[in-house]
Amino acid sequence: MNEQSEIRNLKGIGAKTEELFHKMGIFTIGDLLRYYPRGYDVYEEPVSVGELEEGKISTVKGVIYGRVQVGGGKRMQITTAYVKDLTGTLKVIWFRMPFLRNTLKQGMPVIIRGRVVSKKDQLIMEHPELFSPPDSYDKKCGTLQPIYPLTAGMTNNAVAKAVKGAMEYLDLVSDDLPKDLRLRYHLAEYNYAIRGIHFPLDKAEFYHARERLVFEEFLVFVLALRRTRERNERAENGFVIKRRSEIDRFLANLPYELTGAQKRVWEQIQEEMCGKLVMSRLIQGDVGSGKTIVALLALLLAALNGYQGAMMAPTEVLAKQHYESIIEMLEKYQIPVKTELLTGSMTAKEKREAYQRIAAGEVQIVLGTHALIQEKVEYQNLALVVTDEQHRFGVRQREALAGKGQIPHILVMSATPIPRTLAIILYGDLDISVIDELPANRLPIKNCVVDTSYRPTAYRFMQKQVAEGRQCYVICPMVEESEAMDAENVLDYAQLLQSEMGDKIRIAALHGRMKQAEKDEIMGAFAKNEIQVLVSTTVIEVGINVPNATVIMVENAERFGLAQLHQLRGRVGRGRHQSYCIFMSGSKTKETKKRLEILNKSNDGFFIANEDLKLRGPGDLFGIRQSGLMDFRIGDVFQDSELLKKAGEASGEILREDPLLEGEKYKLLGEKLAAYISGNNLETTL
Ligand SMILES: Nc1ncnc2c1ncn2[C@@H]1O[C@H](COP(=O)(O)OP(=O)(O)OP(=O)(O)O)[C@@H](O)[C@H]1O
Repeated sequence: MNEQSEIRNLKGIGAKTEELFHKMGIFTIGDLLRYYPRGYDVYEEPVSVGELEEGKISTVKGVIYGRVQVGGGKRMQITTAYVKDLTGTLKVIWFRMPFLRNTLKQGMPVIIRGRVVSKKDQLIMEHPELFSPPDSYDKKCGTLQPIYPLTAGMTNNAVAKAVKGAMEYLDLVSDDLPKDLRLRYHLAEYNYAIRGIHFPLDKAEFYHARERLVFEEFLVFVLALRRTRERNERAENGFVIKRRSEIDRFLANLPYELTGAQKRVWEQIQEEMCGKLVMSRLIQGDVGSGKTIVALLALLLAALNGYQGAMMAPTEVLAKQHYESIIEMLEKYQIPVKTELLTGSMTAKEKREAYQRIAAGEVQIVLGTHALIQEKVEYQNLALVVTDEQHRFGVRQREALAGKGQIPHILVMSATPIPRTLAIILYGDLDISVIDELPANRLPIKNCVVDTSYRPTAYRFMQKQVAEGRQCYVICPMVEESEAMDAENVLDYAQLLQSEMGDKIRIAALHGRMKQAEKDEIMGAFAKNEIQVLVSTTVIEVGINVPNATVIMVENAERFGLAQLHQLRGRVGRGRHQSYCIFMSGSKTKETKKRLEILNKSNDGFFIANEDLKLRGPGDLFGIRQSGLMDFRIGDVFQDSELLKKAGEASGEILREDPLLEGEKYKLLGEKLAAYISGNNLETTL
């Protein structure tokens, strides 16, 4: 058995469990070992009753005070007790455990651990774990129990057990990182790291384990990036592109003037597209800073010079949005450029016809999703590709895109607020332009952080905005009800909201599991203000632009990372109307308050990312991952920025020593890199 062996070979994994694991993307023992917990249950040192906070899971040491009572109905018997220490008395309840009445005696010392809730202004601990005698807690104190992401039907215990089973084969796995590298960067050995990430004995072990795994993840990423860049030595610009007066006329006719930052970046792009070498450029700018218009100008420039340009969006909804806005502009300003939309959900016939028009050069600007770069698409003379940071291109892809023609210019757009030092590592293959200025007509978004009791007020507020002709978003964290997380359900929510707001306001639900056509229809209707309130999961997070929307209300805001909340907020405040963001928090802990307060205070993405980091400190990794940026499995570009820098440094050393990673020392790492490049389809993700 080895890492490639299928999980069915493990003890206790039958056909049904196997199927569930497959659903979770786990096929082999290696997959299981790298299925890292999403968090840990920490058995903390007990605190005193006076220190308890609502919403938190805490441990308290005290004595049973008074009589223990059993009440409630037959089906749900509730046992109530009081635990007292020097600082106060805490009410404790257990469900369906009437026998506790006989165990818990007045004056008995206990330790209890559970969630503290507030009912009628009184703190209550619900259904805690009981440790009696108290020293039975000692064994658990300080340990961390893994919490895995699950799918319906799978339990945390089942995953933990399977991982334990898989770990028996760990010692057979050799370490990809050579010893001297590990020593130089103080990294744990692979076996230790895997054990420590799943079942750490204490926090120190967890940190050490995690550090090693994050470092390796970043290292492989940076190596892959460098490999791409080497193969991508700046090619000659094979296109003859000249500045065009139509564009100046177009700009003069726009209802707004470009900001200074937009002008500067547009100038850089023009210079490069007209210059000697092929462009590989990143436009980095905060949400709503106006990156799209700059990209459109570049596409126009290519088109007006007789070439084709393509713009690839991460979702169909977004591709369609770009398509429609560009068509509108071209028609309005009578620019003789033809466009095409190409997405995965088109019928075979529609696609075939689109391919023909593209190959014949009948269209100059093509907008779409990944379908744009499928093999079957042949461009007549593609000179520019605009894409987002999730879909950066490798050389092979550029070559494929170019067909027999020239290597196209590449423009990548990113709203991720990372500092320059990190951007240079993460986007090592690109030159960077920054749009660091928001359009002048913008009124800063007004924010508020409120608890759920504010909901009716928020609804009234949204009704008022709708009455004034505006539109609103409501964001819920997930689609399906899950036992583990008491999340608001988008569909139920929309229904409830409809009954709250009355029939005159049109409300629709949008979530990731809908069919594409359905999503398009809803987004289309929302863009036309045929729908006034959109209840959605985070599918709307990226790039949706409906400037008439002025309110976004985020339910369970505490469950999102700050960067994600900032992106969500960026859906409003995109036009001239005053906009509002309501962060509704289901938790009253001090930490949540502090975190959300950062967003409340500032609308600046860079500032938020920095403050968040300061608040949590790079060591605090039990919280929400701040960003799913670039799909790292465990690393977090923000929190682990130091490790990212180290990985950048190490990659340089390694490549100087053995550029092709062929020698014995780096052979395993080389294999891992090759697997990463092909498996992750790096050519499309870089
Ligand atoms: N200079 C400007 N002045 C006024 N409005 C502008 C300006 N530039 C762009 N806009 C408008 O601002 C809105 C947001 O612009 P755009 O969609 O380009 O932002 P973005 O940077 O791509 O944002 P995101 O990262 O959220 O996708 C659009 O409605 C656009 O028409």
